[in-house]
Amino acid sequence: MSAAMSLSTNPDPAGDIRDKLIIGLDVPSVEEARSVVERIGDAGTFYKIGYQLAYAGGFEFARELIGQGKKVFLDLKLHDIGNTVEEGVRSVARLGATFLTVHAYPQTMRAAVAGKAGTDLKILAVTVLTSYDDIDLVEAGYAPVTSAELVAHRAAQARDLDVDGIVCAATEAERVRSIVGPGRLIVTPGIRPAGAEAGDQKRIVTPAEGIRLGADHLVVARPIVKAADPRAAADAIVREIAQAL
Ligand SMILES: O=c1ccn([C@@H]2O[C@H](COP(=O)(O)O)[C@@H](O)[C@H]2O)c(=O)[nH]1
Repeated sequence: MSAAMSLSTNPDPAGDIRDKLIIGLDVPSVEEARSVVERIGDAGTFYKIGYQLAYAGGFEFARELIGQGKKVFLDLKLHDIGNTVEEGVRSVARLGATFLTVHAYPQTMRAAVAGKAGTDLKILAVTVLTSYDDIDLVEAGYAPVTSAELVAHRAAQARDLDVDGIVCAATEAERVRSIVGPGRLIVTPGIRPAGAEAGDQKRIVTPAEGIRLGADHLVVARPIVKAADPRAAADAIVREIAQAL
């Protein structure tokens, strides 16, 4: 039975498929986040909390979501001296989140791996933000390097430091998979359903392309949380994922 067929015929075969879609709760308050989650209902199983919500009560809301059986990705993109990162990760691990991001700098990744030891938290290393292109990297002070090369370099370092997964654009997912192998996660923001506005994202693909290129999870925020019908938007992406598997 194809994944697409099983999605439409079995009451909850889609649990695993739905987990492939991580919905970014980029909204200004817990009240709005709660309302979005309620509207999406069982179409959403995995939610991401980033800066906007985290600093507006998002940690408490993360506990609420986990209590409802949802998975939570804390997209905090930590980057500091090693001791601070290690202790910060130790605190985050107590919340019961599934994923936490750190920037893919070796000291930071090493500290994060030490901080989550003995817990179920998975650390994801953010390689090159999907809003960056090669010109942005030069502006940020990097010697001319393509985003694809820098992603590959950082993915290899993340693998060597035993980080659980990589955040990159899906355009780099095939190369990253060849570097990190099958045992590590590839999580890709910069996903836009056909016809959706790119906004500030520069390295984008559609949900189907993201899955075909080898992403384990797709991160989508604005195309869902700003949609007139967030549940329909999430469902359409899950269907597209199922068809691409
Ligand atoms: O490289 C990265 C790392 C993280 N993000 C985050 O993902 C979502 C994407 O939001 P959209 O509205 O779907 O563009 C957002 O929360 C980012 O902080 C990323 O885009 N790129």
